[in-house]
Amino acid sequence: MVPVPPAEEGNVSVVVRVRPQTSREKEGNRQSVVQVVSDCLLVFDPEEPSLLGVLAGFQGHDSAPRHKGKDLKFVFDRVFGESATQVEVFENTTKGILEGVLNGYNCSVFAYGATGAGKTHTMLGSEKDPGIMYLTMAELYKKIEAKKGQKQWEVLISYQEVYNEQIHDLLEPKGPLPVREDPEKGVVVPGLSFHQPKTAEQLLEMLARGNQNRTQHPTDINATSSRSHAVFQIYVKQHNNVAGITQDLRVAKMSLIDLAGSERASIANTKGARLREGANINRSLLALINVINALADAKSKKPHIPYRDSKLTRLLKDSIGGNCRTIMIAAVSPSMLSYEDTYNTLKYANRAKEIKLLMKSNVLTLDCHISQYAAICEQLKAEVADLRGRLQAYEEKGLPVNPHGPAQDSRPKQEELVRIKETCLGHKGDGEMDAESKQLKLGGGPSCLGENSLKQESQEKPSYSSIESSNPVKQEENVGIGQQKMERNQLERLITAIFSIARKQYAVLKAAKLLTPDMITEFEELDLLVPRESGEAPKAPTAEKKQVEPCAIPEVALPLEVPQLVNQAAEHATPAGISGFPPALLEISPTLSNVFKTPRLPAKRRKSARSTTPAERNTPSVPKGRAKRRRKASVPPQQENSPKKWAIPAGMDCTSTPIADTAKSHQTHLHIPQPCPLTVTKGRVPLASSVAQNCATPLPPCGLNATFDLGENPCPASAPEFPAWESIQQFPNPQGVPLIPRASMPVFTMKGSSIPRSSSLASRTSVQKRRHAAGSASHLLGAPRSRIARLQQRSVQASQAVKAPAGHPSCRFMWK
Ligand SMILES: Nc1ncnc2c1ncn2[C@@H]1O[C@H](COP(=O)(O)OP(=O)(O)OP(=O)(O)O)[C@@H](O)[C@H]1O
Repeated sequence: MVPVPPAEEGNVSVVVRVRPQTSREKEGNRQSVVQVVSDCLLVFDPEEPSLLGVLAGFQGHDSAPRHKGKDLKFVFDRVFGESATQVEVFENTTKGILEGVLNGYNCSVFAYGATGAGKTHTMLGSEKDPGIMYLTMAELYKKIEAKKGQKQWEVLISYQEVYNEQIHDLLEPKGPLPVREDPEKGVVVPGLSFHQPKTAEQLLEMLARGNQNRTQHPTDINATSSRSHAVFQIYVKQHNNVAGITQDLRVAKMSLIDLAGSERASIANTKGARLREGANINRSLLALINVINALADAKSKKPHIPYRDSKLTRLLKDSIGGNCRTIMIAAVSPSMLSYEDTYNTLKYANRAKEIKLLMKSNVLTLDCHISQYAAICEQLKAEVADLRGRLQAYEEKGLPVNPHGPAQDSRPKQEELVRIKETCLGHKGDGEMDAESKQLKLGGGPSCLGENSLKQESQEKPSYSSIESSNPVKQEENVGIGQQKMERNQLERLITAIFSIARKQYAVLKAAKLLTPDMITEFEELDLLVPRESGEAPKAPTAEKKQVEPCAIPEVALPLEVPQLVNQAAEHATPAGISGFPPALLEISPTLSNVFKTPRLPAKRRKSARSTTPAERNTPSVPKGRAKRRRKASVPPQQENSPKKWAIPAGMDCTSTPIADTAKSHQTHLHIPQPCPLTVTKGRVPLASSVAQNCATPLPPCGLNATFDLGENPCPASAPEFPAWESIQQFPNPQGVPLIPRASMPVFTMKGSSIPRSSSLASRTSVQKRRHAAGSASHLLGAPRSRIARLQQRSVQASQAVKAPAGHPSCRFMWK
């Protein structure tokens, strides 16, 4: 189990980028209003001697006229001068937080500044000089590729804009989209499409396509002025390579935001539609500034932050401060013509430094639902029967069942040993056993019975023979005895390993109270046949034999949650949501998002659901209307003016998307128990506090003692809110078989919740109190299986970059 990293405190990082002056700005040979003093210090409107002042100084006059500037010194986390390159900016900002994203921390980077100050250049760049969005994704893929062996990764992206206080999907343009706050999921944009670029190259195409759809119009200040705020979001999900009873899942959201620039109508000379756009831009930016001020001022635990004042701030509610590592890039022009804008930007940037962060890694521990234990139980029963049969066969052949008993002549063939070993290893599935099986398989450890060791032994035999080559007869005898010994040792170790596994599995079943008397008897019989690992003699049958819980089976370390699961056999807790994640990301199985969903049944329906019998509740049924409501979010065909592919900058190593397929190799060797479609939460991750701290809406009622039903997702109505993984193109595995079952699966639903799912403040307050009282214990989960098919990997070839089509000097187009 991965240890949950402690919460990290910090502040919003603020960097300033000063762009070079344009030829128009250089015309008047005016003094620059920004002087970059060092990597962290800049002076706004520096006081400098004028030419006259310098001359006067030569003549010995003290009162030489000087430029009376504000001479304000600002210290930031980093200051980039006019000569700073895109890569330099990226490496000193976003690159540093990427590791955090891979560890489950939410991150956001947003560019703020006046119109024409260089925000889009920094965030998006051009095909020849790509900005942070591209460089970030290329680096992300590179990092994931490097870690692919350790985990399974999935990456989703979305790209949207806020234009004239309306949200539009830039990758699948359609009508304006609403923004909602969901108690469990945080900020959601129903209808927004999510995509899974397989390579950095594909991502570039998507970025270009999205930007093609972005609203831009020339103004007097900027010929390519962005008239909308663009929000590019990346979701990274990771989980263990090997499925088990307990799974650690980390999900992180990274938002890269290119804000529209504030502008003054008189200077930008805007009229009509442009004037209206400018007013909306200014309005939302003002709301953002108010949010920044309120966050920076926040001294109480629950300050009022005016997120609701604009669509932009509602959308970015979980992307600024709180549980989100945030970097603000303030873009400024050094020109005297932008004096006021630059001054204001620096002031707000300085203010943003005060915003506090308390970041927590979004680690979910997923536990199999109790009902899953029935399946496991069946598997184990079959396995025990199989093992018994094999032991019996050995007994019949005259082999010693007791590895510590007297040696017998007959010896099993080596192939048989390998076969048994594979059977034995192949039936291991949970996390604990996995390490053991790996050890065995890799040939490490004292009880190694792996192929390696067998092969090694067989390879070593000739050299053993060569030692005794002087006496051929003795040599044969020695070889025979040596082989016997070796095989006997192997057999002993094998049996010990088998019983170790059997005991563990028995203990799991015992803890889950799923043992039947037959199974107990079988286990006891096995246990009697083989001594402890310590080498004690086999136990004689005792009167206790028929007891339901034989004490002969040693207790093994069980997942913490097993006893809880057992205690809550007929109950389970409503999982809390993770603010800010698209359910798509959380939906590691069809049920996971359902688990996150709060049942929103109307009172009548809830009542009827409660009134059903347990048997009925256990029968999954397809929720009506679900199929209708689910969105198809396929990628539209490329437009005629297909966006050009950007050249990948020299030195950038673009790797293929590390969409996980690594588990395949494991699965070919290890039998992994059926992934658990049903999950319950484990109170490990204090998501509630992170959400609360993130100023998100209150969490649903979710106490340790909450009672649950096993039933079908009762909330089909909320399905369309979450363009889940399944809305993305499904990629078959190499066998052409979809890896993820798409069938409806039963999930836990809240039973008899006394607290309605309304947005009532009172309800929320009581919910929060209750959650608080329960300690930051119990939270959610889902099934450890993604609905996203594993993707094939593809390397990005920088050389494959396609030239831009004629007539498209840049990737920025007018939105239609
Ligand atoms: N660091 C830089 N180096 C070179 N050119 C730059 C730099 N920053 C900006 N520019 C150029 O300045 C012009 C305006 O930049 P950009 O479009 O990025 O401004 P903006 O802040 O996004 O403006 P708006 O808010 O109106 O969209 C562009 O032509 C861009 O190429």
